[in-house]
Amino acid sequence: MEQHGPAESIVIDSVSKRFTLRHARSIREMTIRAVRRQDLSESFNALDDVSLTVYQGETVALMGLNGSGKSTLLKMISGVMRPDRGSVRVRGRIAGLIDVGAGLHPDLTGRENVYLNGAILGMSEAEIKRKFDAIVEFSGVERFMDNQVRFYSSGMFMRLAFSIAAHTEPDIFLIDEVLAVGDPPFREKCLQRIRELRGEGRTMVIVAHDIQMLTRLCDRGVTLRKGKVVFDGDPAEAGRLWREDRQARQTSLKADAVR
Ligand SMILES: Nc1ncnc2c1ncn2[C@@H]1O[C@H](COP(=O)(O)OP(=O)(O)OP(=O)(O)O)[C@@H](O)[C@H]1O
Repeated sequence: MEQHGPAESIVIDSVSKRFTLRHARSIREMTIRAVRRQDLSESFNALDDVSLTVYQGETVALMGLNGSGKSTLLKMISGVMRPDRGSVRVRGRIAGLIDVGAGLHPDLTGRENVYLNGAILGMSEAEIKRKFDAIVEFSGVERFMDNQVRFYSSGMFMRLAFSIAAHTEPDIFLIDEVLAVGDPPFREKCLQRIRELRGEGRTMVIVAHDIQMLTRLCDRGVTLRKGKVVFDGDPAEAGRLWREDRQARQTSLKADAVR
């Protein structure tokens, strides 16, 4: 008899992404590099043949050192960036908190952003109206709803962005480092909301540098190293590998410093 396991929520198949780094920014620098016969730019794989299937209801932590490709992978899943090679398929509504702006427009007020961002994330006007009070209350920035968000502190900004995204009832919720911003009580509230979404069977992919928190929150850990998946499984083990990489990087930085 055919077995039906959990449905596939995100299927990343052999994805690669190359970026070009320019070494010289001014004409003077370019001339010096040209005279020294140094390359003006260099390209590298931010993601190198990454394959990953996330099933509905899983909470996956992406771990890895700075520059290992975590954010690039989230951007591929959200569709804001396309792979050079390979494919990404997702099923359902996605809400992502993955860019510095987190989808909020600085010139608009908090209130206007709830409507605009809510609509961008797929909510109907009626749905936004219905959830408006809950979004504002959760964010804790009630008093500033009629101020332009350019005047918000980074914590207030992320509170509102998180609150809008977390109320869209997404099938897939992508979170990049937002939990690092904001005060501890709000952070706890976010974690509680993530647990609720998890309990509702939503799929989540989370990037954070707080490995302890990730280990508690997630049921699967994926470690990236220079754009490659080097581990996929128990979040505690994924975290251990990340610590190992961090230790190695610190040791090599210290060695460079004494040279
Ligand atoms: N648009 C871009 N153009 C050129 N290089 C980029 C671009 N976006 C990312 N990179 C580079 O690609 C590599 C992977 O970046 P990415 O942001 O995915 O890493 P990360 O693991 O999320 O790092 P962090 O923990 O610092 O956020 C880095 O070397 C980064 O500098």
